[in-house]
Amino acid sequence: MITDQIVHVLSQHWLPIVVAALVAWLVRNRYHNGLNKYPGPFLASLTDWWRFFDVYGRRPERSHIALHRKYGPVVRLGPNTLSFSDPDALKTIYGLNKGFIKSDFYVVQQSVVKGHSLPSLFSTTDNDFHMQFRRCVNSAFAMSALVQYEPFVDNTTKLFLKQTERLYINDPGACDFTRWLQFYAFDVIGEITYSKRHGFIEKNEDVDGIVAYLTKLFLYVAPIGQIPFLDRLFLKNPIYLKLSEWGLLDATFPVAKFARARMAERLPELENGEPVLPTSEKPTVKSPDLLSKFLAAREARPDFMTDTLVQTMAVSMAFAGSETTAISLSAVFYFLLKNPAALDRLRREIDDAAREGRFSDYETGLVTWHESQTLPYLDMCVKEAFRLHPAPGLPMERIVPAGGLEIAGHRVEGGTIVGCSAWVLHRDENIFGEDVEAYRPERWEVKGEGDEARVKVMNGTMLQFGMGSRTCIGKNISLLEIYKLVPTMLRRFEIRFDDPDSEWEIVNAWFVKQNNFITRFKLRDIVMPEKGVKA
Ligand code: HEM
Repeated sequence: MITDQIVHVLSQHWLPIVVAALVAWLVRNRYHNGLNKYPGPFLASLTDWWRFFDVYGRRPERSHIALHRKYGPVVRLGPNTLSFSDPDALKTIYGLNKGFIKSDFYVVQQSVVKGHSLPSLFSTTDNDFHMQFRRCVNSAFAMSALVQYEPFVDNTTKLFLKQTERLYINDPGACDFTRWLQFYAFDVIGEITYSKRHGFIEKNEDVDGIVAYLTKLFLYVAPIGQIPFLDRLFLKNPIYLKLSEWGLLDATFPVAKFARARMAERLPELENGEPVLPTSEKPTVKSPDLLSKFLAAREARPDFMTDTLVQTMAVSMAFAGSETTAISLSAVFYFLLKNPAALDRLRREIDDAAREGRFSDYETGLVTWHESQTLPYLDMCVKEAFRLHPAPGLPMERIVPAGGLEIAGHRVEGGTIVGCSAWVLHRDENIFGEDVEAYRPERWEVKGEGDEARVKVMNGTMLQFGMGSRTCIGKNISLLEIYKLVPTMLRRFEIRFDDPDSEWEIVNAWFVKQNNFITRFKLRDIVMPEKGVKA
């Protein structure tokens, strides 16, 4: 009887009931967790669709910068989301042992294997799992391990130089430089991880559509990650998951296929019980690439480090390490070309070093990591590019632990999503000076009194690699690539814009990619040492 009456009332008055429920939901959102005290766009306080569409517009970093300039250090970006621009917030949100976990934005970035989401080191939201995982693989990324990877980078770099000459000098045409650098970054990571390149540079093509796949994936992840529930309707919907579980659907990421093939080549040796550590008596790999180190971790911790985790780790290298490195390399070259005074000064520094005989290679122009570390202006140019164009383009979201906490002087309830954006922090005039929009490497120069302390504060505010326990594990590898490739290219080539008046186009799909950065190359005579080359 009562049911009949309810159905009757609902069918008669469904419209006002829906409107009332909607209004109640919006009011609840607006006052959720007491966040109504924080300023921000009114619509953002009512629904996450505001930030969905902001990110869908592909330039959310611009709105985040503008919002913080308008509203101050805390901006409400959603009913349950706050963005902080106060550097003091960094220590709390990303600090070690503070209990913050990554938000569901990262769950959207998990791939699906056999019907289940597969958390990676990058995308896991479980701090205990993360801690164990990171401990297993950490040593593979230590600064001391860099020396072992340098020959891999050298191999790919020499090929890159040769192909740049073949494709863009012998057969002069314009080069889509961001794409070309992306090919480079993919092949370096392939070589460091598996001792085998994917073949992007050789073929000058997007092998297996890997770049196109990643681009599409990030274009999906960025907006959907603002309302992670939507992922359950699209890529992780129950039908799709079941089909994947039953093996009727194989949506394996092309990089994962490559990883599986490389693991299959190594695993038979493992099954014979031979150790994989390069230091072991019978090494099964010639030089210690990342895969050999992950497999060694599997030997050391078989209870935790399963084959699946080894593969996940190998795949993450391409997923997290290629686009980000290519973006950063593009930024360094782009800003140098746009700022001829900086380019001249850097070139002088490199040519002087060459004249003084400080490089070991006068044939190909290759610069070693060690040599690159003696070029202070190069360091300033790279840092300034990281500042002005950091690869991560959205706030790195974390969930406040239960019980709540004070963040930069503001009490925030547990469960609230909080984050800082590198694009906002890197444009803090109190820290970087009034001309934050200018590319001025000299701001990193330590010349007079007080400079050291000022630069230290600037360094402490840089967020391009994230911060704290979830900071980028591949930072040293990417620095190895960047600090070697930039001076090497400048020794070998004159690089100029195809059209000096054109600007690049920016697409912020979580990582902030550049399009329309078209260059031309001219071969340069390598500057020789004044005292001649040592035999
Ligand atoms: C310039 C190049 C790079 C940039 C700008 C960059 C940026 C970042 C950022 C911002 C994070 C933290 C994300 C967050 O907290 O939300 C991160 C994490 C990570 N990065 Fe990088 N990355 C770069 C290169 C690399 C490379 C070369 C690799 C692999 C060889 C790599 C692998 C990873 C992994 C596995 C994580 C997750 C670490 C963890 O949670 O413990 N990255 N990266």
